[in-house]
Amino acid sequence: MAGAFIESKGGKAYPGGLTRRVFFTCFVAAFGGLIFGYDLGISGGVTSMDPFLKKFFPEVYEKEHDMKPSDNQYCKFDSQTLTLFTSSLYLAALVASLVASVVTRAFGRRLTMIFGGLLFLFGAGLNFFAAHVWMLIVGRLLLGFGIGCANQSVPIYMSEVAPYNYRGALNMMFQLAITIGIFAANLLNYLFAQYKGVDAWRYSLGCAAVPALMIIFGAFFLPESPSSLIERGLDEKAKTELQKIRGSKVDVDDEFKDLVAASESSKAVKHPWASLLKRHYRPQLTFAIAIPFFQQLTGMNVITFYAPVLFKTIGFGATASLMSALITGACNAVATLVSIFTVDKFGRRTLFLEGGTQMFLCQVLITSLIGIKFGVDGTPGELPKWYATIIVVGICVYVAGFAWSWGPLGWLVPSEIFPLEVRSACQSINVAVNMIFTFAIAQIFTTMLCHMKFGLFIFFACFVVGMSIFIYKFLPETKGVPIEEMHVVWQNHPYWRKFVKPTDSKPPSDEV
Ligand SMILES: OC[C@H]1O[C@](O)(CO)[C@@H](O)[C@@H]1O
Repeated sequence: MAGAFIESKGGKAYPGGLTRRVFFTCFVAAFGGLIFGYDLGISGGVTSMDPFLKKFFPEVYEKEHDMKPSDNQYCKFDSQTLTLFTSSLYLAALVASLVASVVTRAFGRRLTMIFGGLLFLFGAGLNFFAAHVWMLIVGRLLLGFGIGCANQSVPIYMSEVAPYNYRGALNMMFQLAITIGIFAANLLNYLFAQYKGVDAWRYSLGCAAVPALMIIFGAFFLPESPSSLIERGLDEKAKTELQKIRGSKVDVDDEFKDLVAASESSKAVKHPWASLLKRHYRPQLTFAIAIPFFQQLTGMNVITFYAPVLFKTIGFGATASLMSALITGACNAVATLVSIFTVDKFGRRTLFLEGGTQMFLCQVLITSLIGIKFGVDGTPGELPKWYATIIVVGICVYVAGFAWSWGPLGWLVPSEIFPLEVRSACQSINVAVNMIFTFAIAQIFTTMLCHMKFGLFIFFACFVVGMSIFIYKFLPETKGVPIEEMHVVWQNHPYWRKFVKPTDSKPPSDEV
């Protein structure tokens, strides 16, 4: 595949294909996604473990166990302290993502990854030895800081290193790693709960050290991205790196010149945050906010965080709940693979729209099934096996719809539409908005479930309709367009052409 030469929509084409070096570079960088995924997946299972609840949240444990079948089951786990355990991490990641923008610009993407991995390692250690709630929460905060750094640096790093015609597939390895992390967490929760008795939660939380070590060691061997080297004035080194990444026989002069030009004009922008408010960057700013907002409002994290709690709520036993979470976790990872193989062929818009339709239909199905069985008062009676199976299958098909659309595209699209001069700032906004809504959903889910009951899924279904219309009307196709040429896409779009004029292909300097 090396040496592939594909004409882009923007009119430019750079030689250089999927070399082994590019593949392994992106593969290692994707480890950053593992640490995020592990954390996303671990807390739901841990908070459904009785010994953990008894030790740290005895009031939730008592409430769950004092419940009579005639009580409202939707409110079984309604506790703000318990959800704070899950959500605190995302609050820390939010703060870290803002700081990390400065760090990635000044010290490069690679060092930011290593730093993030170290924080994550300390967090995992503190959680493993936790004897008090504060140790749990401080550990979660450290994990959050680590995740903020990784999520800031990894997606842009991957988009910068990848040849533009494979950018979609390679960048999506980040989301694939997230889903593998979630699945590994689900699996370990299940196994530890079976074999480690009262200390199962300790092992589950402590194993976060493994993905942390993987990214720390992996990042030591990663080359810095050529864009980042040029950004820091290391042009010679950048050219050598670009040559190595694209393959020794490839003529990289054209691409290198464009990277230098992009970096030169980006230096005219001294205040990327303030510049973002300029009319010229309206499409980027809009998508930096809308994409992560909508990604979270699909409702996916209700499943990621609370699948075991949700399954327990609707009458599954403890082991069956962890097992069902494992099944949905596996669907998530496998379906993400589908997007990797299709995104550069069918394009981003097709995946977004198909995934949205699929999620919507499943949400209506799940709402109806839970509503029919539980009514509004949440008293289930017997849940026949076939009925439970249909619910799990419905949830799996919903998860698959997310996994080949909003999941990976939520990282890919922002990382490829931000021009260099505002890339770090835009990515910070993207990660920060993602974390705000990840936090919000983690924090209020159990209360929402208690009050909105089965209507919870309809709430998210309404957003899925809104976001699909938004994509249809406003997102141009970015498949096969080099990042440096992306301005052409906006200039040709019926709506965004009002904001981005052909003369705007160079960034406006701060003085303008
Ligand atoms: O795979 C599901 C996971 O993917 C994310 O949306 C990140 O892209 C997480 O918020 C979610 O837990």
